[in-house]
Amino acid sequence: MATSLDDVRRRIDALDSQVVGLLAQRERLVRAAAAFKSDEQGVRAPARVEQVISRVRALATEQDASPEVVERVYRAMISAFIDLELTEHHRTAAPDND
Ligand SMILES: C=C(O[C@@H]1C=C(C(=O)O)C=C[C@H]1O)C(=O)O
Repeated sequence: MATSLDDVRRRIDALDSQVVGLLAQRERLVRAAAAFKSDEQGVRAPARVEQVISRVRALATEQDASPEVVERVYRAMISAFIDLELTEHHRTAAPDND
């Protein structure tokens, strides 16, 4: 049980250290995914995005989190990762590809 705002914020800071560590691992995998894709539509993979969203919404419900908040966080995160992956894809793709 949190006893003060400072206490709550210390706990949030501790969790953020873990969250950023997990984001770093996720980023490496997203960069790796770019190598298997041949075009921009493949990078965006909208069907896969919807699959991820529906899975994390279900996980949120199981873990007593708000599915709406989790969905919004994931959509924002995936959008940023798609931008990163597009940059990675353009960097590594053949010049006539795309
Ligand atoms: C990592 C991928 O590429 C993109 C990023 C995704 C993600 O961050 O989960 C999901 C689909 C794609 O928009 C993938 O296709 O799996």
